[in-house]
Amino acid sequence: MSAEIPAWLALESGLVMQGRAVGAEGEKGGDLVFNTAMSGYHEILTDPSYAGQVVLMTYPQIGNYGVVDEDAESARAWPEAFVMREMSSIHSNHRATSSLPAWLKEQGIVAIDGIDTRELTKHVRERGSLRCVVSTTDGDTTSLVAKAKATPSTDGRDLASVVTTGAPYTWAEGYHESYPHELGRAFDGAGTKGGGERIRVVAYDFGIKRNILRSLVHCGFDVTVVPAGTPADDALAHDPQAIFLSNGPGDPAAVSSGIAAVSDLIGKRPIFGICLGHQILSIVLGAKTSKMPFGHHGANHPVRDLQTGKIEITSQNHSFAVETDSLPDHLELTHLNLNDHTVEGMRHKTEKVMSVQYHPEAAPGPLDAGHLFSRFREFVAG
Ligand SMILES: NC(=O)CC[C@H](N)C(=O)O
Repeated sequence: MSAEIPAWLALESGLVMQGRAVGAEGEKGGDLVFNTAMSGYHEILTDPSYAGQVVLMTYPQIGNYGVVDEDAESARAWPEAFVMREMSSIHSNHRATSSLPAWLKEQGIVAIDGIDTRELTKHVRERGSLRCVVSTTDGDTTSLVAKAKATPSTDGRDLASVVTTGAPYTWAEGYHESYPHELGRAFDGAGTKGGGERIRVVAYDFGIKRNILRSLVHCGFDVTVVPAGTPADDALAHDPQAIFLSNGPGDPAAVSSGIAAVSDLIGKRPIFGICLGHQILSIVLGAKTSKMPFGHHGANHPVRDLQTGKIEITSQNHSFAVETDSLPDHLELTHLNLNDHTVEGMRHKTEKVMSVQYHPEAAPGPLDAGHLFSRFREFVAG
């Protein structure tokens, strides 16, 4: 066992905590967000929506089932740094391809454990979003707090254009046969409203997660993924029957190329947006987004589907939200967060536009909302 390496976490509020380095060494900063999911750290780390943020896990022990390459939600890890109470000293899982500390080192993610994550989470809950820095190279309190204050927050930053694909590509993989199929009704080419044909969809990659792509394929879509900055005409040149707008990092109001493209696409094809995609659609259609006090990051957020009255327990990861009062008359609130009554979904009253703030693809999280991919299929075909 190599000698322990000290590490420090400092917040712009002045709070400094010491722990131990359990990933790459170095110094990184960003907005500190806490995630309350009890498992799924690998999917969380590979969710591109975390770019520009430092992720703190509230579950006390992380790493106990290692890392499984095929569970990655994208090609790499995205958070600026990773914070936990305790990194498990061993992992036990027949599917594991790596230990979490070894993988974090390989991915260049600065990670710290030995942190009082309860105190830290309460601090963020009380004070709201805070910038922080995690360092294995600087133990000086004053200098660390100054660095946290100088760290850019996600406000005003278009990070979608940083994480997006460089070129268009097609995606054909559905769920693995062992995967729980409650996540969207499987497309079998028969008995489907609108006929048994597969539907061509262009998916804007603002930071897309692989389980969204798998869910679309599973529900009968042929998927072409395009970069975030793709103008509407170039997207339409793929001859899609529908448009999908993905999740992604940063401030939705700053994604100007996406906002311009989506403005040109409204009314031309049915559109479904998830998370950042939902926020961009809402902005284009006249609503306003703003940063929440500490966001929603976890796997147990109750949402009421106002069309069916049913409650779904949902996976969430967002720091910004659409302001309820800003929804114009032509938009209908379709989903409501039952913890804080924030906007969780909307649809256009006359155009074919539907969107949700949360993550029906789960990964990680409960499968309650997976049926939304089938609903999108019916929305397009119906
Ligand atoms: N997962 C997402 O798409 C997040 C959207 C946006 N970056 C936010 O933090 O609110």
